[in-house]
Amino acid sequence: MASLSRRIPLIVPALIEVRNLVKQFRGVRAVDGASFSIRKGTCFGLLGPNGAGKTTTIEILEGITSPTSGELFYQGEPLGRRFRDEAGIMFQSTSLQEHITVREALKLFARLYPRSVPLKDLVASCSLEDILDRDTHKLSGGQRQRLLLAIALVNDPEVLFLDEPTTGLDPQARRRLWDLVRDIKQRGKTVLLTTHYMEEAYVLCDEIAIMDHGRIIAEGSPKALLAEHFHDVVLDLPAEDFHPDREDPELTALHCGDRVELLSSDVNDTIRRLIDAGVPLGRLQIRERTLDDLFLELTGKDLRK
Ligand SMILES: Nc1ncnc2c1ncn2[C@@H]1O[C@H](COP(=O)(O)OP(=O)(O)OP(=O)(O)O)[C@@H](O)[C@H]1O
Repeated sequence: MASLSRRIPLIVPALIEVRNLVKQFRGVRAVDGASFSIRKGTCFGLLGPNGAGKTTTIEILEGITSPTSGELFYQGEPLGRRFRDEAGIMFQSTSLQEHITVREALKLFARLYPRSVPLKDLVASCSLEDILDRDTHKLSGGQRQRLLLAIALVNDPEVLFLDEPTTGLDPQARRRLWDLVRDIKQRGKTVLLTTHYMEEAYVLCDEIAIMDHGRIIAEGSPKALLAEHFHDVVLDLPAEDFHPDREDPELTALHCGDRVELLSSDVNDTIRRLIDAGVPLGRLQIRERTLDDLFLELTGKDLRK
């Protein structure tokens, strides 16, 4: 009996469920029947090219925009007041009052809620110790984002919205914010993330949904989506090294700037063919397919550009 119960998959009910969401602006159907669900304690990434409908979808969830039609549920009930009380939002840009310190800003936002996280916990969870008495207008990009994250966490939300939280940050500040988001997730919080960085989605998200033209065109864990869509790897060479001295239809290369990429579902065979064609392999790199590749394949758009 015990072994039977171990085999039954653990079904975690959706914390947030969106069904057939539509938003029609004058002349533009920004969201066109989007459906997805977010499980409690997970990080869910909503990805898509510019104009796909991500912001509109999120603004509907946040209660900033009303939907034209569709259903939204939070903990199995129509999404309403309770959800708004239990959600925290890290906006891309929040205007902070001039000439106040980080400490004062946090106290100011804490006063807006009936219950708030003790200041020292907030400071520790967002690594703000060293900048507590600094003017909020004299922060670096990473420090500012950590403050905005702390502000989003001030009411101890169950669900946290992160709208492109690391846009414009240097790699070190970006990684630091990723660590904070991981800690938040470990505390059982649910995170809804939008990002243009596929690596960020891969690192942080348990599930992603790719949106295009207002619809969800793929949904699943990053690893499962990659396994479902790709059965090959990429062989990458400097273009100046790739001059095969014989015709081989199996060695069709895609030119990407000063490099060429060959897709291969049998690396040993491809390498053998490259050697036979006299191609030097000293600078060969082999990589697995990434979410960038998936994004390009599904939407026809390259986020790196
Ligand atoms: N208030 C509005 N009135 C009319 N059209 C709008 C409005 N808001 C958004 N749109 C349009 O709806 C579509 C979806 O926009 P949305 O901002 O949701 O996309 P997005 O995926 O968030 O894009 P981005 O990554 O560029 O922020 C776009 O064509 C946009 O121009």
